Amino acid sequence: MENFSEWYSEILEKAEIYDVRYPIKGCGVYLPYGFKIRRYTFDILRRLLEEKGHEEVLFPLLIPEDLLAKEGEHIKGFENEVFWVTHGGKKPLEIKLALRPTSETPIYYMMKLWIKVHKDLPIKIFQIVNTFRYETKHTRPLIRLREIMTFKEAHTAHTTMEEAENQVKEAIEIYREFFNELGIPVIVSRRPEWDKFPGAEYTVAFDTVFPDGRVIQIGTVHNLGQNFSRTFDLEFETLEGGKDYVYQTCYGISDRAIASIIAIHGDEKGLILPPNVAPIQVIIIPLLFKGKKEIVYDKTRKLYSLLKEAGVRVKIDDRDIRPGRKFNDWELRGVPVRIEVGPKDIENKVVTIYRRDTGEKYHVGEDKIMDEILDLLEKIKDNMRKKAKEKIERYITIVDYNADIPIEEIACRVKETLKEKKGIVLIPYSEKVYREDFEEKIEASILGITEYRGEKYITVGRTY
Ligand SMILES: Nc1ncnc2c1ncn2[C@@H]1O[C@H](COS(=O)(=O)NC(=O)[C@@H](N)CS)[C@@H](O)[C@H]1O
Repeated sequence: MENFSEWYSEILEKAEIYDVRYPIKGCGVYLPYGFKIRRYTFDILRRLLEEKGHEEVLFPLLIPEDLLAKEGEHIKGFENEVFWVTHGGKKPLEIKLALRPTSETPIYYMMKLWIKVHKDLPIKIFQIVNTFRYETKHTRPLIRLREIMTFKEAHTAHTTMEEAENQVKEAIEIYREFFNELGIPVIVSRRPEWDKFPGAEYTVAFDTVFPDGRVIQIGTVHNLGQNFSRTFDLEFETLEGGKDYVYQTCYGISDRAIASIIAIHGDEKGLILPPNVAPIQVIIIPLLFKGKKEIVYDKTRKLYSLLKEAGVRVKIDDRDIRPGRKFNDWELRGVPVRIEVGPKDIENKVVTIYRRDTGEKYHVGEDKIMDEILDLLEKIKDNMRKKAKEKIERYITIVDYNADIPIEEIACRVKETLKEKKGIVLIPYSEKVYREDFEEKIEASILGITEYRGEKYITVGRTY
């Protein structure tokens, strides 16, 4: 994993997930296999959001300049990242139009038309769209894009701050469940004041650590308070007949969820996909020997129909190439389970199973194959989550200190630890450490404040 970024780029290409050769920097193409992984992944997120009463909507891509600039903090945070449309055909536009970097402003403009009285609330909507940010730090496929092609943004509006606070908690639970489904371990920190979302009261962020020890933010939940509703005049008539501005939240996840599945679960052979997002869950490889082809094909087709009927995403690889080539191909693509069907096994009434996550290969009685496969898909998901959690634990280091040593000394110790251990360093919370200028001392970012094993810590790390 010392050359993680090479490994990562190679996988995207060899497993035919994503093609970076698009002629615009920070833009790429989801290939069919990658597109299916993306679809299964975000269908899980859709389900979790809808189970908690969120409705999916779809907003236009273009935002008029004056609308984007309406909320001061927000435009200040995004003005260097916005792509602009200035012409319609050959004609210059009177008002230039922004490609949405995120959709607070168009959505809250429309909420003004939708919100009148108490019963119009709460609003809980989300969309999964492409957004655009003119990233100046160097771009990376699925990690730092200029066209963020899978940007799930949720926006909610409530009658009270307390309800908005509860919504933040619900969003955090949904995100925990989502990353749990993907087997991706996360550290949840409240971001420092100086690094919160432009226009938010506060930001809670989900970080994970890639095999190279770099920290990556893979989800964020923002409590917007009334900052946008005052600017957008989102007033409603309260139950008591008075007036108040709504209390809002928003929360986002992007293609980085796909990057995390690849980075965190992969190994030197290639992808390892959690079964619930694997386009192919079981690949069946017929082992063909002279004179025995028919009985092998017959058994293969029977197994295929059995699994298909049980709702398993199964495929037969009957290409005319050596089995070893086939094994490598599907291991590279991270197919969770392989079944080998050969004449000897058929005679002995067994089937050979290979599981991609542990590399184990074993026989199971052909009458038990269905239960075994369904049980195995669950076991693989749990095992992958456990293995990923163990991996990230190795990237979490606590640096303790007694309160009277000078800040320089603490910074130096944290810097050394980060250089040596990489990942995330936890420092017991103290006011004198929790300052923006501590970041340049340790040459890393303060990710925020987190609770770890019941204690309050400052989290720091080198981020993507
Ligand atoms: N250039 C980028 N490429 C890929 N993902 C990105 C990029 N910029 C941000 N993200 C991801 O998108 C998530 C949401 O972005 S954000 O700015 O933090 N929050 C918002 O835009 C809010 N409107 C909530 S949707 C981030 O947590 C990060 O995981």
